[in-house]
Amino acid sequence: MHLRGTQRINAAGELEIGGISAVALAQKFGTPLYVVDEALFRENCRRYREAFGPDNRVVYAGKALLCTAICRLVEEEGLYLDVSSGGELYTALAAGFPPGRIYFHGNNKAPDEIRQGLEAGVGRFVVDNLYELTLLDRLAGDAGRRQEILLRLTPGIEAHTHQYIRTGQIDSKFGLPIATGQALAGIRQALESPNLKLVGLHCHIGSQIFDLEPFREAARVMLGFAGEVREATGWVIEELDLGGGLGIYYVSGDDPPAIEAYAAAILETVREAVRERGLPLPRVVVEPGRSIAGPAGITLYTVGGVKEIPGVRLYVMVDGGMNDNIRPALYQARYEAALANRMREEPATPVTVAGKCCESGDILIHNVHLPYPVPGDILAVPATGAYNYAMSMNYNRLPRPAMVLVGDGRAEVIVARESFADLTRNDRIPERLWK
Ligand SMILES: Cc1ncc(COP(=O)(O)O)c(C=O)c1O
Ligand SMILES: N[C@@H](CCCC[NH3+])C(=O)O
Repeated sequence: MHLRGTQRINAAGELEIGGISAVALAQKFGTPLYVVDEALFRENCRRYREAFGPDNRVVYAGKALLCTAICRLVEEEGLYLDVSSGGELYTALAAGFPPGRIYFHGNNKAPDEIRQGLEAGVGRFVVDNLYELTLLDRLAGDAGRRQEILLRLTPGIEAHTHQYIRTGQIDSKFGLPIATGQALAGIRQALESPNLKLVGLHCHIGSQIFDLEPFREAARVMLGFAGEVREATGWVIEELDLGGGLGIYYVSGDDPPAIEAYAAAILETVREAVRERGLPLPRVVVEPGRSIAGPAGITLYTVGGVKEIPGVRLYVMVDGGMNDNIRPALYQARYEAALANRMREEPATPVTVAGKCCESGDILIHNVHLPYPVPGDILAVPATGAYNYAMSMNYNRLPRPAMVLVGDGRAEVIVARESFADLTRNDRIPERLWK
C-alpha cells in the first residue's frame, strides 16, 4: 500500500495516521471508521491556493466530502465552497461558513433551495439551464437582490474517464451546450434579466482526469466562446470557472499530475487564450473535490469471516462494504489495502475483499495481496476521502460509520456513528397497524 500524508508504520508494525495507531483508532471508535488526515487535507488546500495565487479562486467541491468540521477546515484555509443542494448549503451555514464565499451549484435547484441561497446571501449561483435562469431572476427580484451568477456551459469536450463521471460532452444533463446555440441564448437572457448580474462562465468536464490537455482545451473553448460573445453582445467575461476534475492515485499505474502542474497548465493556457483574443485576463476559478479530500481519507474495517473456495478464491469479509463505499460497484473503482495491524508482514496472499451487504456485487476489492488474513485483523483502505462517506447509504439498515479527524496524536469525532435508533427515527407506524 502506497503511504501518503502522515501515514507511517510504527514500531509495533502497525499503520499510524496523524500520529495515532490505526489499530488504536479502530479499538476506540469501532469499525467501519473513516479517518481524515487533517494535515494532508489542509496541505492540499494550501497547495491549491498557492498554485492559483491571490488573483484566482479555489472553490472546494463539497460533494466530495462535507460535514460541519470539514467546512471549518475549508474556511480556515481560505478556500471558497461549492455546494450543490439545500442540504450542503445548510451544512455550510451551520458551520458558520461565510455565505459570500459560497458557489451554489445544481442542475435542478428547487424554488425553496433558491430562496434559501438568496436569503443566506451566497456569493454566486451557477445557473445550469434556461428554466433556472428565469426562476432565479424572479426569486431574486422577490428577495430584492441583484444576484451574481455564472452560467454553466457544456463545451463539448470528451474527457477520458468513466462514462458516469463525464460531464463536458454535449449530451449531458448539465449546462447549456455551446455548439447548439443554447449557451449564447442563455447569455442573452441573463443580460436581459434585471435581477441577475452575469459575472462569468463555468464548465466542468469530468472527474478523475489525469491528462492535462482536456483542461487546457476546455479553457481555450470557453475563452474562444467568450470572445464570440463579446462581439455578439458586448459582454466581457470577468470570471472563468473550469470546475474540478483532477485525478488522484488509487492503484499502481495511476499517475496524476501534481496540483502545481495542473494550475500552471490552466493559468498558462488562459493567458495565451486571452492574449490571442484581446480579452482582459479573467479571474480563474477551479473547484477541486477529489484531489483535496480523496487522499486525506482512509477507511478501517474489521475482518470477519475468511472463506477459501479451494482453487478459486479467498474471500475476506469486512464489516462495511458498498454502504460506505459504492464506488467499486458503481464505477468499477479500484483500491489498494493493507492489514493495519500487520504492516511488516509480506502481503503474499491474493484475496477478494467482500462487504456485508446482500448483493453479490458488494465486492470492495477484487484482487489485493495481503498477509493471510484472520478474523479480527484491521483492513485499511486508503484514498477513501472523496465520494465515499458522501455517497454512503443505509441499505440493509446498516448504520453509517463514524468519521474522525486525526492529527498530532489527536483523534476527534467529526461525524458520530449512526445508531440503530437513528435508523428508525423517521419511521412512522400508522395507528391502524398497532394491535
Ligand atoms: C460542478 C462540479 N464542480 C466540481 C466537481 C468536483 O470534481 P472533482 O471531485 O473531480 O474535483 C464536480 C464533480 O465532479 C462538479 O460537478
Ligand atoms: N462520485 C464520482 C464523482 C462524481 C463527481 C461529481 N460531479 C466518483 O466517485 O468518482
